[in-house]
Amino acid sequence: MMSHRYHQHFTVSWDQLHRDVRELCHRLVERDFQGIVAITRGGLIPAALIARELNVRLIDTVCIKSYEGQDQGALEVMKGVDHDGDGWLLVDDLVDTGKTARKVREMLPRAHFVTVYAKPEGRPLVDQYLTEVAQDCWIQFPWDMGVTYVEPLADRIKR
Ligand SMILES: O=P(O)(O)OC[C@H]1O[C@H](OP(=O)(O)OP(=O)(O)O)[C@H](O)[C@@H]1O
Ligand SMILES: O=c1[nH]c(=O)c2nc[nH]c2[nH]1
Ligand SMILES: [Mg+2]
Repeated sequence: MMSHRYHQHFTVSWDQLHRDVRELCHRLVERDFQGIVAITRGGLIPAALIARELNVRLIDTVCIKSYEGQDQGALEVMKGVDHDGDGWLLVDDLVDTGKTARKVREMLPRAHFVTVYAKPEGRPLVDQYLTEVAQDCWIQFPWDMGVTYVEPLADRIKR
């Protein structure tokens, strides 16, 4: 079910995500990073794709959770890192309200923080992002979806 905050969906396929991450990498490739910190879980797949493009092999995680489906709950940090992010690329799939980003910025103030998608409230908290998405739009990621049967239009209309 859609929470009251979200009135539309932006569905991202695996192909689209891969293209978007590669596009983001074009804007990162001139920089030097000693490693990548992925914000789990959503940051893991973008981080893996970025690591491949930028030829980075050192990957760490900040493990953090705040949403249960579309409902935002209390922020729970399960694992941090023991540095301030200097020379590191910090990656998440998206920034929405910015609550997660604010917390991770406190933990790694010197990291270069990127997301693939950004909504207006969270956008000022990241250094770079690829695509802006409306605040009331729920981004539907490919790992949360599956291929399913769709009834022919004619049958649906007859009901
Ligand atoms: O800007 P915010 O309002 O804080 O929302 C953005 C965060 O929410 C999602 O993570 P979630 O807590 O759902 O965990 P997940 O990455 O494991 O899916 C998403 O991956 C971001 O990390
Ligand atoms: O899959 C997701 N899509 C979103 O739009 C979103 N916002 C916060 N957390 C989110 N997770
Ligand atoms: Mg997340």
